[in-house]
Amino acid sequence: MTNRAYVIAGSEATGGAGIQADLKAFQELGVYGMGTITCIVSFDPKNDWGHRFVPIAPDVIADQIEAATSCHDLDVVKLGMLGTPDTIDVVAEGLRRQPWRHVVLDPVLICKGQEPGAALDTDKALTAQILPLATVITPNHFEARTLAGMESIETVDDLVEAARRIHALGPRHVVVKGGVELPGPDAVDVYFDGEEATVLSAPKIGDARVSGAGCTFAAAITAELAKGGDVGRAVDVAKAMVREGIDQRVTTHAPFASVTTATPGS
Ligand SMILES: Nc1ncnc2c1ncn2[C@@H]1O[C@H](COP(=O)(O)OP(=O)(O)O)[C@@H](O)[C@H]1O
Ligand SMILES: Cc1ncc(COP(=O)(O)O)c(C=O)c1O
Repeated sequence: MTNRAYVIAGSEATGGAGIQADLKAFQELGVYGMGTITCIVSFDPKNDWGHRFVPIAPDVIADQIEAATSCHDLDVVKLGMLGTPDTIDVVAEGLRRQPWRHVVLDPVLICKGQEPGAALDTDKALTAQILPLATVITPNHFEARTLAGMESIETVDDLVEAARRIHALGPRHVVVKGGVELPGPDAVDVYFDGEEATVLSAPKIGDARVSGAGCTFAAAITAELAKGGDVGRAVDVAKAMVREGIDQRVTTHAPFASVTTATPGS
């Protein structure tokens, strides 16, 4: 156990999502964070917060991975937005060079607010190259449908079925996040450890999609694993932390605020 965690993910300048949110979540949970940037996402406030996506050159990503893994004794890594098949190749190659106790994958395909048609063309490369390396995967509703090849996910039973199908692709632990996408008063997720499915439920705070919720959720799981926790407990901590963060964000109405409990300016 090192109390250190590494994240390979995209940058999102407002601080709500991406690697900025990940590092804040690590810090908040007492874990020293290191990060490698795969791509830059910028939101355009003058154009309905449209998204611009710029990938970092694969050789630059490879250099960053080499630097971080040579400099520190690391055994837990979180993967966020990778962004392109070339990036996935280079990250998979970098990860295969050393053993990892945990590889936590948030299989980001699009940002909230983007149309599904804008999905980065990465699901097949993620499935082939990264899912077999992942010990924990945290797909949201759209990602779960895509990876599991299901037309719809409407019930808790569907969440369980998606988790089972994704588990068969390689990851040892699967958390399918229903979030605000399933009807009803609760934000329901399902955690499947290969044998048992556990339903995680907490009252929804509003029904808007909150930017950065999924990043923070997977980052919190990663931090708890870095500290030596088991996956089930790490998922419980993450669920509670994200809910608290959303609660603060919603009540302060901060646009794109991080869902970590460190609110902007504090
Ligand atoms: N409005 C909400 N109220 C309470 N919990 C929420 C809400 N929205 C999302 N969550 C929870 O936050 C976590 C991240 O989920 P989600 O937002 O669906 O991920 P993503 O950002 O990957 O789309 C999950 O545990 C989900 O159930
Ligand atoms: C760089 C980056 N990573 C990940 C995400 C996904 O964030 P979320 O936690 O809202 O799913 C976004 C969304 O804006 C992003 O810009």
